[in-house]
Amino acid sequence: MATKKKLVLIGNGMAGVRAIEHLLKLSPESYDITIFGAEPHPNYNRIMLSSVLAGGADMKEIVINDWDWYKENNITLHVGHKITKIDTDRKTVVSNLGIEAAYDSLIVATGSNPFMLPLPGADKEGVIAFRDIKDCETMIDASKQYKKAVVIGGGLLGLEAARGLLHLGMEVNVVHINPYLMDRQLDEAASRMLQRELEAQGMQFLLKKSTASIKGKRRATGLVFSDGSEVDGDLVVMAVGIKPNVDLARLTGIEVNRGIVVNDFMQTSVPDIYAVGECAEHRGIAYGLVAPLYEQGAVLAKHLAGVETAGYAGSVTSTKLKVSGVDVFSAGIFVETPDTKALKIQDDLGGTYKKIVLQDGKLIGAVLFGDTSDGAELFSYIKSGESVAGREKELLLGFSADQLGQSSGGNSRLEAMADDEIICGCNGVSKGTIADAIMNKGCNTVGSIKACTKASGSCGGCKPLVEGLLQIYAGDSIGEPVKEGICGCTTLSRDEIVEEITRMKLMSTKEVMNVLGWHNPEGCSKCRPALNYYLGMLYPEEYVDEKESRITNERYHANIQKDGTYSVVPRIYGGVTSPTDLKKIAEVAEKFEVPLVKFTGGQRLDLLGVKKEDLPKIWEELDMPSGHAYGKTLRTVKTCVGNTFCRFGTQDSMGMGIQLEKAFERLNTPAKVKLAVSGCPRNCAEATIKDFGVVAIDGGWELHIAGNGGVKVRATDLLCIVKTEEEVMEWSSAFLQYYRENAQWNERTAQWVERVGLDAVKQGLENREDRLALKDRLEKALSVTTDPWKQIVETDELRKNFEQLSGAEPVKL
Ligand SMILES: Cc1cc2nc3c(=O)[nH]c(=O)nc-3n(C[C@H](O)[C@H](O)[C@H](O)COP(=O)(O)OP(=O)(O)OC[C@H]3O[C@@H](n4cnc5c(N)ncnc54)[C@H](O)[C@@H]3O)c2cc1C
Ligand SMILES: NC(=O)c1ccc[n+]([C@@H]2O[C@H](COP(=O)([O-])OP(=O)(O)OC[C@H]3O[C@@H](n4cnc5c(N)ncnc54)[C@H](O)[C@@H]3O)[C@@H](O)[C@H]2O)c1
Ligand code: SF4
Ligand code: FES
Repeated sequence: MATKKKLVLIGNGMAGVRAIEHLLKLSPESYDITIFGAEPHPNYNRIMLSSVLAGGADMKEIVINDWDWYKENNITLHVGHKITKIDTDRKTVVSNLGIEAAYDSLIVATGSNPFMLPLPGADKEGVIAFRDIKDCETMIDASKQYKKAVVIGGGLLGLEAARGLLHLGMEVNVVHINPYLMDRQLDEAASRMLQRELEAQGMQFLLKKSTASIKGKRRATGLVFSDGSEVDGDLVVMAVGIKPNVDLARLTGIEVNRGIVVNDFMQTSVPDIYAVGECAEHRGIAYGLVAPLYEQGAVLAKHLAGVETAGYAGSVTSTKLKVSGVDVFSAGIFVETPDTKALKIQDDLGGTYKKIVLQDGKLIGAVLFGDTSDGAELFSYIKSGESVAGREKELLLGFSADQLGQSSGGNSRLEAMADDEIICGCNGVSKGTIADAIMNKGCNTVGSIKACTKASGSCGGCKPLVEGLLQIYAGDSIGEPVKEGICGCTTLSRDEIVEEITRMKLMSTKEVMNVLGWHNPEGCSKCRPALNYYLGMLYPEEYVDEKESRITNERYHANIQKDGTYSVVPRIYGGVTSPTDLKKIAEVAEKFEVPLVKFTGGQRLDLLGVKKEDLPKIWEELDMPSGHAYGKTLRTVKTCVGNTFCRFGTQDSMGMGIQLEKAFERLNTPAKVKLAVSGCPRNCAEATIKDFGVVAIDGGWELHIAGNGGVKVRATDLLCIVKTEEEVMEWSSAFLQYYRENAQWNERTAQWVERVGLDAVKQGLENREDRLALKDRLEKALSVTTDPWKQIVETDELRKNFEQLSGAEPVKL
C-alpha cells in the first residue's frame, strides 16, 4: 500500500477546513491530515457570530464540524496551538506549545486580524474587536454590567455588532468616519434609508467623526473626537476593517504583499506551501467574504487531489447585511461612472430602493434596500456576465419565486445552472447538493433544506434561489414553509399574533410586545405599524390609535414630498367635481401660493409644495374631506362617465363609484386600496387593474378583485357577476372586510390573493350570511372613523398637538 503524504493545515477556520472537506470527498485516502488552530474550538461558522450576538442562534448551533468529525476522518487536531515557525528546509511546523509536525504539503489559512486603530487608550479594558467567540462572549458579559456601548466603524461588521448590542439591552452609538454608512457597499440613497431604519430600531449615529483617543482610567469610558466632542461608552468595539494575517508567512520568507501572494492554484512562492482564505492575495485581491474563499478551497482541494481544475480565476462578491428587520444587498460595481448606466427605483413610502448598474449591455452591479428578494438572481447575472440588453427594465422590476423556478419551457436560469454552481455563498452549498437533498433526502421546505445542507442558514440571501429549486425539484410535494416572524423582533407569524391578541384580549402595542415576548421591547418600524393596524382592525370601537406607531405620512395626514413639503388632496368622489369646489381649490392655491396644482391618476386635484405649517390653514379654508392620498386606506374610486353621457354605457358608473367612495372613505386597510367603476366592458376607468374593479355589463355588474397597476402590473381576477347596485355594495363591503381581517399589514390585495389563492377568497365570501356579517363588521369599523383634517381644524387641542408633532421627529419608514 502506498504511504500517505502528510498534509498540515495552519488555521482551523472556515476557508482551510472547507478545503479539507473537499479533499476528503475527492481523495479520502491520499493524505494524513494534521490541523493546528489557535482558537480553542472546533471549526465554527464565524459569520453566525452576529446571529449569536443578536439572539438568533446559540454557540452550539454555529459549529460546522464537531470534535467527532475530526476523529471520524482520522484528522489529528491541535486546538489552542498557534504555529510560530515553519521550517521550509526540514518541512516542519512548530506550535507555541512545542508540538512539531512534518509536512509534504502545507496549507496556510490564518485568516485576518481585525484592524485596531492605534489610538491613545486603545489598550484599556473594554476595548475589543468583533472577530471570534471570545469577543462575542466579552460583549455578552459587558452588557450584563454596563449600559453604554460605542462601535467604531459603520461597515457590515460594525452595524451587525451594534444590532447585537442593542439586542443585549445596551444603548449603542455607531461612530463612522465617512458621511454615510456602509460606504464600501452602498450608494448614498440606500445608505440614508438604512440609517433611518436603524435609527428607528434605536441605533444612534455619529457620522463624519474621527476618533482621537479613548477616555477612561483602567477601563474605557468613551471616545474623544478630533473636533473636541466626546461620546460615552463602557464598551468600545472596533470594526474598521481587517488585515490579512501574514506574520507567519512573512517570517518564513514566503512572498507577501497585502496578503500571501498565490497563483490560480493557491500556490505560494515556496514549493509545497499553499495559502487559502482571507490571508491569501490572488491577482491583487485579498477577499473578506466566505463565498470566494470557498471557491478557492474547492480549487485547492482539486489541485491536492490531482483532479484537473482550470484554477481559481477570482470572484465577484455580494454582501447582505445580517440585521433583522433590515434588508440590504449589494453586489459588484455599484458606483456610477461615465461608462456605466444606472437604473433606479426609490419608493420612500414603501421603504424600498433598487439600483442596477450596466455596462456594455451587461449587469455589473446592484444595490437593493427594503426588498432583497431579487438579490441572488441579479448576482447570478453579474457573475455570468451574459448580455441583458433589452431586458434592463425587467431586471429592475424584479422576479418572483415562480419565475425563478418556472420549469415550463426550460428557460429558467436556475434550471440552466450547472450542478456545481454555488447557490448559497455563505455556506458553499451547490445547486447539486440542494437538488439531491430535495430529490433523495425528502427535504420539501426551505427549513428542511437548511437543516440538511445549511443553505440559507446564514445571511439568508440565497433563500429565493432555494425556493426556486424547490419549485423545480419538489413540484407538488413542496411542504409548508417554515414559520418566520413578521419581523426580527418576534418569531410569531401574523396569524399567530392576531390569534393571541384576540385570545388574551391584548389592547396596546406595548402589551402585545411584552406579553408575546418580543426580542426587541420597543419593536421596530415593521412590527409597530402592523400591530397598530391589527389592534384597530380587531377592536374598532375600543382601541385608541397610536399615532406614534404610524408611518410618517399618516402622522401628518399628508404625503411628504422629496423637498420636505407636503401635498394636499381633497376628496373628489368618483372624480366628479363642481364649479364651486374648483373655485374654492383655485382660491386656496392662490392664497397660499401653492407652487403646483396637478390632476392625479385617480381623478382628483393635488396641491403640491405645501409647507407643513400651512397644512391646517389650507384644510380649514378648503373645508373639503381629506382624500387620504397618503394612507393605508381607500384612496380613490375612478369612474368613467357611464350611461349618463356615454352612448356605450349600460349602467350609471359615476353614481355607483360615488356611492362606493362615500361608503368606504376613511376605511383603514392593510395597504392602500383603489377602486374603479366602468360603465361598459370597454373599461375606460381601467377597473381591471384595481384592488376592486366594477365593470358594467348588460343587466348587471362584473366584480373584479386583486388588480394592481404599480411596479408589478397584475390584471384582476373575476370574483362574480351580480345584478343590482345593492349587491355590488354587499360584495364590495364583504370583500374589503375579508381582506382587512386576513391580509398581512402592508400586503396589497394582489399579493394577498396570490398568496392565499383566489379560491380561498371566493370560499370566504360565497355564503350570504358570512357576507352580511363581514359587511356589519365593516360598518362598525367605519362608524368610528372621522375626517382627520376636520377634527384637527376644529379641535384646539389637536391643532396644538399637530403643531407639536410638526416639530418632533417622525417615525421613519
Ligand atoms: C462577526 C462576523 C460576521 C461575518 N459575517 C459574514 C457574512 O455574513 N458573510 C461573509 O461572507 N463573511 C462574513 N464574515 C467574514 C468571514 O467570517 C470570513 O471571511 C471567514 O471567516 C474567513 O475565513 P478564513 O478561514 O480565511 O479565516 P478565519 O475564519 O478567521 O480562520 C482563521 C483561523 O486561523 C487561526 N490562526 C491564525 N493564525 C494561526 C496560527 N499561526 N496557528 C494556528 N492557527 C492560526 C485563527 O485563530 C482562526 O481560527 C464575518 C466575519 C465576522 C467576524
Ligand atoms: N454581512 C456580511 O457580509 C459581513 C458581516 C460582518 C463582517 N463581514 C466582513 O468582515 C470584514 C470586516 O468588516 P468591517 O465592517 O470591519 O470592514 P469594512 O472594511 O467593510 O468596513 C469598515 C468601515 O469602517 C469605516 N472606518 C474606517 N476607519 C474608521 C474610523 N477611524 N472611524 C470610524 N469608521 C471607520 C470605513 O469607512 C468602513 O466603512 C469585512 O471583510 C466584511 O466584509 C461581512
Ligand atoms: S367604459 Fe364604456 S361607458 Fe364608460 S366611458 Fe368607456 S365606453 Fe363609455
Ligand atoms: S448566501 Fe448567505 S445564507 Fe446562503
